[in-house]
Amino acid sequence: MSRLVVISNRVSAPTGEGGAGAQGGLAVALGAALREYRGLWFGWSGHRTDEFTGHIELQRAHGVTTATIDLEDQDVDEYYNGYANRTLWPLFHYRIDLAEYDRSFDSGYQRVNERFAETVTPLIDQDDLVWVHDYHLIPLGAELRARGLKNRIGFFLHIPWPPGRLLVSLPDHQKLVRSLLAYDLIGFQTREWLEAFRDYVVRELGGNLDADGTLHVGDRTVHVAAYPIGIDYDDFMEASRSPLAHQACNRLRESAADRKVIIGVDRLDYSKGLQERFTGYQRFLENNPDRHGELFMLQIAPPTREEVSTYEEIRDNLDGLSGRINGAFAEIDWVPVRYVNQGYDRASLAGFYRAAQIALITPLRDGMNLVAKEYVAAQDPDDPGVLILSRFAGAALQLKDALLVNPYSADEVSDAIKTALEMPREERIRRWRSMMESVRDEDVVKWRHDFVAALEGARIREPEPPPEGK
Ligand SMILES: O=P(O)(O)OC[C@H]1O[C@H](O[C@H]2O[C@H](CO)[C@@H](O)[C@H](O)[C@H]2O)[C@H](O)[C@@H](O)[C@@H]1O
Ligand SMILES: O=c1ccn([C@@H]2O[C@H](COP(=O)(O)OP(=O)(O)O)[C@@H](O)[C@H]2O)c(=O)[nH]1
Repeated sequence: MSRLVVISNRVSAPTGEGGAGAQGGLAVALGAALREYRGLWFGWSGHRTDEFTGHIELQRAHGVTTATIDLEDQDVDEYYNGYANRTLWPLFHYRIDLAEYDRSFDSGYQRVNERFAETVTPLIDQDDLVWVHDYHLIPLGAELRARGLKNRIGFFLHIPWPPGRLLVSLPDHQKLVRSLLAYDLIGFQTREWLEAFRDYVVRELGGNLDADGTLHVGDRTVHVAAYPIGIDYDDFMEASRSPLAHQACNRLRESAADRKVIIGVDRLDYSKGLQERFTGYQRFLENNPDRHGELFMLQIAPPTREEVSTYEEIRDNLDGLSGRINGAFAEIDWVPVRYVNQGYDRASLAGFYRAAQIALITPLRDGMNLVAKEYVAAQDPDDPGVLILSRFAGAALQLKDALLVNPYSADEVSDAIKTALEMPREERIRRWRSMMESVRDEDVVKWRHDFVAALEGARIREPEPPPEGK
């Protein structure tokens, strides 16, 4: 079996039981993916340095070797806060109103991708499979090829791929997409985004599509497919049986004092639809005065990407909105919203999910949303809770027995909360069983196996002929 070299912007040393809090789904999933392969995980340390040196910090923990580099201030500002999170993230989440275009972001993004390529190339052996992740590193494959790498290299996009009519608003969109053609395999979370990518390549780059889904553009052949990511099922189930999970579950139940709990767990990101969710809950409280005091909403929302101004704004807006809802509806012995800006480890989250009768997960657009799958996995089979899920999350394509809602519609969210509260136990069990089957069977192990098997099957590149005249 070839060694797996995983490259992503965010690297998080696997922590063993429970997992560290608030690191996002990519880090959680890749930690799990690498444990089996005992591979190498390369990326940014998350730290800044005065001057980029290319020094690699190596660490071994729980069977995974991580290799990280520090980046300069300018790199972080232009590449991570800039092109990745001010330009690509909003654009790929269909928010062209929030996307910022700045030439310095563009050059910083390219520079950091070159730095990644330069630093990681000496760590890669001839037989390694190389797997690059996410929108931070789209040009990395081309940079690795430029340094002579002939290995099979795959790319997986964790976020949506936007429709062509939105993508063309990106200056130099063709250059960015062409750089993806250096990979042998490109994976997306869902068929919708796979199709949007293929359409773009056919229309804008004159590509041809084979019946088996292979794309040909000029002399390049690229395999493209959808591989929906899942949770680390076995690990999560173990965490959910741990003393930490039991303590967390009891703590929430005791403090709820027989009230029903509606839970949401999301990074504090505008793509997660938190403002719209709060408004939907507010609509429910307005429409159902008889239910006040019977339930409350617990929103766990650890801050993220705090140096990007849109993220500061959403924090201010939510502080205001949660305060207004509580101001309008609270009574001396009841507060309708518990809004918590801190992250928790996965075992504690598992306990909170179990204590909650409803999960309200309503992103406006989301690559997958692993929290939705974790909520399902944490339920009591004899008395499961109800998942209310946005139809615009990748997870909605698998979790069809959730109550699927349009997150922009406060009325739909409000109605779904009412339906969930009134749902008979038999129906909750039937829906939960069907969702649990998908969560268990389409887990992170299957995701990794399917992607790696397809990458292994991709053609090895022939050595390039020597330049003419030599
Ligand atoms: O690394 P950050 O900037 O702190 O952000 C955290 C991660 O957010 C995004 O996660 C995505 O990947 C999940 C797993 O595939 C998926 O379920 C979710 O829908 C996506 O939003 C981002 O794509 C990652 O690169 C970040 O690490
Ligand atoms: O306080 C928190 C909040 C979230 N998470 C984890 O972060 C991941 C979030 O992944 P998801 O795909 O839902 O969204 P992302 O943040 O990657 O966009 C899930 O595994 C959560 O359990 C966590 O460990 N602690």
